[in-house]
Amino acid sequence: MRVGIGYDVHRLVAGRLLVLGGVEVPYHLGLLGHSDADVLVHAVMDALLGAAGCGDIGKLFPDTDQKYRGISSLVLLSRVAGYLGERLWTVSNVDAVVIAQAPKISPYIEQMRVNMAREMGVAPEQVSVKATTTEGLGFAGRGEGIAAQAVACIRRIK
Ligand SMILES: Nc1ccn([C@@H]2O[C@H](COP(=O)(O)O)[C@@H](O)[C@H]2O)c(=O)n1
Ligand SMILES: C[C@@]1(CO)OP(=O)(O)OP(=O)(O)OC[C@H]1O
Repeated sequence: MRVGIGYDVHRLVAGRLLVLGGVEVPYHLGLLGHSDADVLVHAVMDALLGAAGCGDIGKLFPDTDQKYRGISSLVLLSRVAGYLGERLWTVSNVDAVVIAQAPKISPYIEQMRVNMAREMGVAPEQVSVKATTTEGLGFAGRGEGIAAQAVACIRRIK
């Protein structure tokens, strides 16, 4: 059994979709990035890669590579799960928190769990997503960006 941690931040800007856990969350701003900037899926992928001792998403999917421009991060999550599978790791569970002053994401959390579990080949019960504000403090509190943090536990495929 191994554990890993992931953390990511993306800036909120006009003219972009807000995609979190593969769900398009209605909001007047979206996250800026080379991919769809799904900060939650990015934190989950970094936790998985960290657990396996395989670096991070910037190493696997460089943001200088045009083939990742605008790509769905769920597609990248499926590739990370495959990458771990080739190394005989499977996911035991993932726990994540989205740090955002707005919008309210609790109505979308179940779909985020389903989406990420599907790409990792596990049950939604093995994927936990939570949300918190920062009570108005810091960059997240000012609505300048959204952060996400995740831990992942992986185990050997028998
Ligand atoms: N973007 C967010 C932030 C929080 N929530 C939910 O609201 C609850 C209260 O948040 P606090 O920061 O005041 O503790 C929290 O339990 C979240 O479920 C949310 O849906 N979206
Ligand atoms: C996902 C990648 C690749 O498209 O791009 P971004 O969406 O910019 O995300 P980031 O968390 O900055 O780093 C990983 C990148 O390599």
